[in-house]
Amino acid sequence: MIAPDRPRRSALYLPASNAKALAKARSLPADVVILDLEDAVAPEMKAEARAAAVAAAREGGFGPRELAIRANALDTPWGADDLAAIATSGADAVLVPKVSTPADILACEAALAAAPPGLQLWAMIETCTAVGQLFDLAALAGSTRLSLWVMGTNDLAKEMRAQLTPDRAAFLPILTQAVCAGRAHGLALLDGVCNEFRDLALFRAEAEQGLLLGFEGKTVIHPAQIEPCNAVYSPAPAELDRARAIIAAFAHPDNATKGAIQVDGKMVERLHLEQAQRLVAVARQIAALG
Ligand SMILES: CC(C)(COP(=O)(O)OP(=O)(O)OC[C@H]1O[C@@H](n2cnc3c(N)ncnc32)[C@H](O)[C@@H]1OP(=O)(O)O)[C@@H](O)C(=O)NCCC(=O)NCCSC(=O)C[C@H](O)C(=O)O
Ligand SMILES: [Mg+2]
Repeated sequence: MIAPDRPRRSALYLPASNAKALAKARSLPADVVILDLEDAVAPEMKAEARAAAVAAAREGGFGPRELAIRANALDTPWGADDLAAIATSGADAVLVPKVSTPADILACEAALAAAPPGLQLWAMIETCTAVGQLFDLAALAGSTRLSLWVMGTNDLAKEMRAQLTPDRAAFLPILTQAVCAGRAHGLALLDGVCNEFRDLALFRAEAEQGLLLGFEGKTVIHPAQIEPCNAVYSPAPAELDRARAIIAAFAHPDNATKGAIQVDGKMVERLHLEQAQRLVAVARQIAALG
């Protein structure tokens, strides 16, 4: 069985220019913290935000949380300086926005040439051009630092001139395509944000939709969204019971040579055994977070 990635149920964005939010993020229960230098930071605050993000990464104190810094795109006045600063910051990942073509990924890869090998490259999928090249973009996972995609549904809505409705109807084909392309090349996948941060019922429904579509977590913008996000993206007790029953059934000597058996009246095959093993491993990793 391939070990699952580390848990990334919730990934909290915050403007790196917001010192209060930055201090708070160190103790919030998000699996990932993303210090934003892009859309949440005004142009006149870009340099200050970059310095604050790098200082925070160097200082640490994020515990088990994975730390990413979202740069400005390379074709902006700030992108090159952002990547140069993040490369040596000690952050776990750099998240690049508005990636459209494989050449964009390769340009980021080149800009990070001097970074430690452990620095991951994460990319936002949020342009119409990127949607047309999902499999070509994902294929770079094997030969570059690219390891994760984040869906940018706000920018997609803007470019498409589509509406972000509660059912996200306009985006479902794109989200599904992105999951297929990402999975085909071993990428981790995080769903987009829900802007209505006071409406936790809507948030929960959107998170559940993302889980059903195949994402392993969701990006969030407010502390109130973290707990429901973690709850939705954690294996439920009933799911775990069934997974353990499937593992036990295939471990029984009577089933050693069988490909398909029944567990509690439902057919299961060895592909379901792999799914069950993965689910149990995910639950173990979540428990280890404490
Ligand atoms: C949306 C917000 C501007 C709302 O902030 P605020 O009005 O301060 O909310 P509250 O008063 O309810 O805040 C309560 C306390 O929580 C802290 N807080 C709020 N948000 C965060 C956060 N994200 N991280 C850490 N802490 C946070 C407040 O400071 C309050 O603290 P205290 O006073 O001690 O109680 C704000 O939530 C916000 O800025 N959110 C993040 C915005 C952001 O980063 N946006 C960029 C990423 S989203 C994106 O770009 C999507 C993508 O690219 C796309 O295209 O879709
Ligand atoms: Mg965006």
